[in-house]
Amino acid sequence: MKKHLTIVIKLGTSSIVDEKDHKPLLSTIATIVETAVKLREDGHNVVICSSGAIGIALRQMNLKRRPKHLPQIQALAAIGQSKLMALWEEYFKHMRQPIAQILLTRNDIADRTQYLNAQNTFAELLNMGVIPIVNENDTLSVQEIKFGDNDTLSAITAGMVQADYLFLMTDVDCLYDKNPRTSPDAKAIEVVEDIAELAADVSSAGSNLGTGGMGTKIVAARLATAAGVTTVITRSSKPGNIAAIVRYAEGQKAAASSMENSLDSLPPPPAQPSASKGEVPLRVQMASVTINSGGEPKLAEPELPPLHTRFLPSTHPIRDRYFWLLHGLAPHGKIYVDGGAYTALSNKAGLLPVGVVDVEGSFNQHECVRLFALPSRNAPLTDCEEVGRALVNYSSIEIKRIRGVRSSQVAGIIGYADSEYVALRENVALFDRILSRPVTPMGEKRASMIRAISHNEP
Ligand SMILES: N[C@@H](CCC(=O)OP(=O)(O)O)C(=O)O
Repeated sequence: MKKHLTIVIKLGTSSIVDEKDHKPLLSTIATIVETAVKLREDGHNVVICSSGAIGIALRQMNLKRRPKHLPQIQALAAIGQSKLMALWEEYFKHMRQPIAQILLTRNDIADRTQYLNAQNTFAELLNMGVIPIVNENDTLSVQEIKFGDNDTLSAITAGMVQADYLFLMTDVDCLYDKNPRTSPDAKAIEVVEDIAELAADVSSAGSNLGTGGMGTKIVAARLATAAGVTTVITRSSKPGNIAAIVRYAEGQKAAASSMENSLDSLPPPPAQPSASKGEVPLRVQMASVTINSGGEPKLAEPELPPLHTRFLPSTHPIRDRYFWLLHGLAPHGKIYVDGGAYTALSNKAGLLPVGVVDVEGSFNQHECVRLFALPSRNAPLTDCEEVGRALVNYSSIEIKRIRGVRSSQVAGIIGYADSEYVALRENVALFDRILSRPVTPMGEKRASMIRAISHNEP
């Protein structure tokens, strides 16, 4: 196994406290601690993204359910966060494993320098052998600066620390192609190669305590895999599975690359009518490879891993500044660009006013804006797809006035010209072309291909 993997483990509220009486789930927490320490001993970096502050405070304050009123939620987060950390500290201290608390809001990473500071702090903690425990700084975060749920926060954290794995621990083993309770032929989805094809049925999502559910997990998986992070959904009550899944997945990677190398050195196989390289059946990809005495590679029966769904990382990961532009910043309005501008952006040019077709919403200079591309010259704006994000040099009011004109005309129209570009090339990031669809809020669900099964489901 590759040394020094970085593994982010995300635990939702329902993994930290009991849904009904809000008592801490000590055995789960203890097993996570043992697992994290074992991973550290094996030379890996571990980051834990832990929800539960509000859940723990509910018990402390004798409240039956999570309030709806924001100041109350924020007060509960302030009460519960120190208790949550005390709980982690209590267990980790028996293992002599140092931990650190990192509380984030979107505002903390909206400025590039602050984002880099946060990244450096993570790197330093991991260098020191510390396990950072991350949560959203709920006490300070209002709607506009919220990550929204800890699944998203964990995916952004995984991107920030350039993790190898993100484990989204939940109350189900994995995703299924149908509801196994009503469809006995439902099959577990072991590997998701192209997450752009997935859309979650959110009706099964979420516990009574947390904000996330299966929908936010798929959004998070999309975000993390785009950043090159293998993302795993598995059951939180069996944290011991994490190490086994990592071992298995690393074994699969090694087998796949050894098979590729071996096949490269073999004469080409006879043509097969239906299987091209990209269409290798799933099971074949998952099998491990052995070399027999004749020196030829052959497939061996794979050792079965614990049940889980593994989302494979993008082969063109979006990292560093582009990752920050796409996922660190909260976007404001929308800019619609024509086909020519989109092609130019794809070739890493900046966005000129002449390529802007329309502007929606209100934003200021230097804010992050969603970019939409027109599929054809006269296509309605409603047909446009979000293609990326940009930090803009002009406000929405100004861009409305200079859209479609040459850069040389800008000063004449708005009285000044800070830049010939609406957005500089280094301030434009496009979503992975392979996963061309952006991370969409799960409210806007498309065809429901995957039904996630939750214990909360009737
Ligand atoms: N930050 C909040 C948790 C946010 C939340 O509900 O997350 P999750 O339980 O993962 O859906 C807390 O610590 O209570």
